[in-house]
Amino acid sequence: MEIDHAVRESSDRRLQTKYRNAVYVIQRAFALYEFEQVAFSFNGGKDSTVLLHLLRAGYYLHKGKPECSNGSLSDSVLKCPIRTIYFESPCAFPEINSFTYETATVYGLQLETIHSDFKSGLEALLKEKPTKAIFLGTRIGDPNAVGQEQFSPSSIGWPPFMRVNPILDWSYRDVWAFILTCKVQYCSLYDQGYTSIGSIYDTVPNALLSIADSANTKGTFKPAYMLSDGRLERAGRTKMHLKCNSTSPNNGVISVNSSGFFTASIVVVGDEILFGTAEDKLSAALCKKLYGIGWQVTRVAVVQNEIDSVAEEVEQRKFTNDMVFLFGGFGPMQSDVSLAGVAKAFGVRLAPDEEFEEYLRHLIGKHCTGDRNEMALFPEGITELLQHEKLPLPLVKCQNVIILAATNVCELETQWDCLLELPNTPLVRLTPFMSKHLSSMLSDVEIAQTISKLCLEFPDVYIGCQRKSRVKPLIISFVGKDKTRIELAAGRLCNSFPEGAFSEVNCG
Ligand SMILES: Cc1cc2nc3c(=O)[nH]c(=O)nc-3n(C[C@H](O)[C@H](O)[C@H](O)COP(=O)(O)O)c2cc1C
Ligand SMILES: Nc1ncnc2c1ncn2[C@@H]1O[C@H](COP(=O)(O)OP(=O)(O)OP(=O)(O)O)[C@@H](O)[C@H]1O
Ligand SMILES: [Mg+2]
Repeated sequence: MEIDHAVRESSDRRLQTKYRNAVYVIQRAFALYEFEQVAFSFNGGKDSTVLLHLLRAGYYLHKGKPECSNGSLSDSVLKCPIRTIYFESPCAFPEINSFTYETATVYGLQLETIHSDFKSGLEALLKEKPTKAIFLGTRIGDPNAVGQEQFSPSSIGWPPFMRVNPILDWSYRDVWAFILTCKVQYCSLYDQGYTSIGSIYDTVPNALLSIADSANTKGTFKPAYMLSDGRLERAGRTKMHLKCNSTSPNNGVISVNSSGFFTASIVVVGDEILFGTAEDKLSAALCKKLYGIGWQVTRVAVVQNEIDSVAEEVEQRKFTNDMVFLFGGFGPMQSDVSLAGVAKAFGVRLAPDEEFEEYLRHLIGKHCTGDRNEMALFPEGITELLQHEKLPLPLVKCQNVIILAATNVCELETQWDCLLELPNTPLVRLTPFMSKHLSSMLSDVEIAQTISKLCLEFPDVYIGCQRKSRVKPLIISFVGKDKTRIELAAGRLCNSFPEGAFSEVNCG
């Protein structure tokens, strides 16, 4: 059969292994379930296109059809009459729709088009026709792949069936190696710079494939297979849905909270800081940066270099904050527990990233010891590596947790600038905060009641007092996003006391 033949004839050992394993999974599924009780979830995307051809190969190997000597079967095109479900949506790209229909015809797929959402569509499907297993083109790294294996029962709350994921462990590069080696047709959008395709509303060509040429006024892009770092395949999927009343920021989707700003927390991993032998200057610098783009920092925590301490803190903060920033404990040392802590917080394991491992081997060559580079282990299925030309190594992002590798303020500044420049930066710039500071020689007791009242009256303005020393003046700060409200609150305070009791100061 032409697919089997092409892979075997290629010199790509890695592709051959991935292919053999995937076809093995498919053949076991065909042996386990009746052919009429399995379905293929096909949507014309690259991953499901790969799966289609693997299914064709698996089906014919399963059926044991005789091959001709030239490696092709006697049929002109090898058909695979598998039940195929396509959730058709009005938000799909027309190119995806037409490719799905054309491909189904070419390969004799028994197409069943569903017009409702996944869950209710599957409920209706299972009622209508017994369906024990569904093949999916899910790959590790897809947001919904977390915790899945090659055979994974559907989740609780979903109708019961087995999800079969033959290409779960395939990388972006493996997918394109297969498509190009086997010379199979794929949706034309991939030739226009799209690297992962969702709906027309959330997908654009991947900016990393943009052809940097002053004459390129039409904004043309290189084809998807030219993307050198597969971890950035979803860079064209706009992730920042600014959703009010979103339930949780857990999928890396940021929601504007009721007060109209994003919140962040900072976790510093460092026994040295807790011993008092080192000082934490990084979180102070990061607070300033976040404040500068209108984000509110709600907590800074210093935890021990210990997996459980990191996991506990991250687990709580990732729910309560839009973003969590982590410093320290990142590297090859035994005390570098940050990634393990993050993995534990998300309930996933640390898994090797083959592409990154290869990249590191290239970068640090002979210094890399052992079979497996510890620096290439990442929380499985939730890790995105944020690359920037100014960074020697990418920053690690696990859903809404970013691990910053800075060891001093200067490095932090570089990393921060790179984060802001990313095409899909998670750091949305909001209306910046403004502040006004008043100085007074009044005592805390004299001023306390008025301040309490003002806090109730101006919940949208932060009003706080501090002193540099007991004998120095009291500084009252008003911080918020609405200048008029800040002025009003400050004016109200001044008017409550004799003239001249306050003077404005600059607190840089
Ligand atoms: C055939 C099929 C089965 C699915 N089964 C499950 C499931 O068991 N549990 C679940 O949480 N999501 C399930 N999903 C939904 C997917 O996890 C995911 O939300 C969907 O593919 C959309 O991915 P996207 O948000 O990246 O576009 C299923 C989807 C399909 C097409
Ligand atoms: N609308 C749909 N109809 C049927 N199956 C779908 C649909 N959307 C997703 N799937 C299934 O989920 C799998 C994963 O979707 P995903 O979008 O990650 O991959 P893809 O569409 O094949 O490729 P790409 O990542 O380039 O978009 C698909 O391979 C397919 O099996
Ligand atoms: Mg897709």
